[in-house]
Amino acid sequence: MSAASEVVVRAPAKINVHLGVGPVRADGFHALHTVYVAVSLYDTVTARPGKGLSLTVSGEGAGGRGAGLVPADRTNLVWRAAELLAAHAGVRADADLHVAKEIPVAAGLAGGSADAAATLVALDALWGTRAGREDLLHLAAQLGSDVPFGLVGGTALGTGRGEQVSPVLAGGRWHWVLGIAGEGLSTPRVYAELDRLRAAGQVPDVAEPGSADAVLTALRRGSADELGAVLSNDLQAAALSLRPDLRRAVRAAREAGARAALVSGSGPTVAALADDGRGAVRLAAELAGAGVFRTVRAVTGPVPGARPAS
Ligand SMILES: C[C@](O)(CO)[C@H](O)COP(=O)(O)OP(=O)(O)OC[C@H]1O[C@@H](n2ccc(N)nc2=O)[C@H](O)[C@@H]1O
Ligand SMILES: Nc1ncnc2c1ncn2[C@@H]1O[C@H](COP(=O)(O)OP(=O)(O)OP(=O)(O)O)[C@@H](O)[C@H]1O
Repeated sequence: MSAASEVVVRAPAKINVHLGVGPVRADGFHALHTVYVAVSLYDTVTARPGKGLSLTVSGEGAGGRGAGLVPADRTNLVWRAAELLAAHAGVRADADLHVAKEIPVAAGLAGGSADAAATLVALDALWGTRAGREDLLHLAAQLGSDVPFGLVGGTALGTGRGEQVSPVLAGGRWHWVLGIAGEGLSTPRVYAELDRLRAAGQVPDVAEPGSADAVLTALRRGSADELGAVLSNDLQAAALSLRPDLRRAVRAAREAGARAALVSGSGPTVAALADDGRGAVRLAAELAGAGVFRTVRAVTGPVPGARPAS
């Protein structure tokens, strides 16, 4: 096995341009048909040789525990990814890890999942473990439903509980403005709220997750017009129910000239689709001044999944 001295991996955030949520399965997870797009907002994981594991976190959410905060201990997905790979490869978990966070926490952008995917890639290189792609995907799925997509990146269809990922053809580059509104939202809470709304008949119940076909067609054609018309997220109603003020945020994005706007994943981030790069800059400026978002970021996608920075 060869050993590297330092490995730096960039991990992109994701948005879901389609999120069809089916019924709860026997294992407690919901069946999904989702289309992920990796976008140009990155955390960076740096791995260096060490004795035992150590972890430091800087940037978004750094500073400990609690809502919206990132723990720098063994509960961090980065730490868990390191232990899992070491056990799988039969090596000692020796590494000094640092995560520089730019992806807002508990925002529906899968920041923690991206970090976990990046850690698998970084330590596979640092330790020279040469786990194959299938093995890395398998380990990723044990860490979280969104983690395999963090390895794959680009544009991909997610089925199962989201962990079965297949890349899909997408024409061109899309421009988005992400509006991060208020405090983070807990993913299990948002899924539970959807179950409650369905049981109460406040949103239609479904026998299976809604098809992603319309979104896949629009992506293949590369038409922002068409994509804007078919974006959908079954978790949006639940996020809005828990955070009624998000309605104003989605409306603000549409009124500011977005072709379409929807809640990203479990929220509360609002993803607004712009026509092109210049449109995204204009939209970002408008939304930054609207007073409904804590942070506004113009991003593009698809971008590749977790990989070494150089
Ligand atoms: C909302 C999304 O980000 C959309 O891509 C994902 O579905 C969430 O993926 P994630 O954060 O990786 O979620 P996991 O760590 O696997 O699961 C956290 C919790 O979310 C709920 N969960 C997650 C995925 C899924 N298909 N059904 C669920 O009901 C479950 O309560 C689960 O205990
Ligand atoms: N490396 C990490 N970065 C961020 N959060 C982490 C990390 N490791 C563990 N966590 C915990 O996970 C929680 C959710 O974090 P994350 O930012 O991944 O949420 P999210 O973007 O809403 O996820 P998803 O979209 O996958 O549901 C945080 O509140 C934090 O306590």
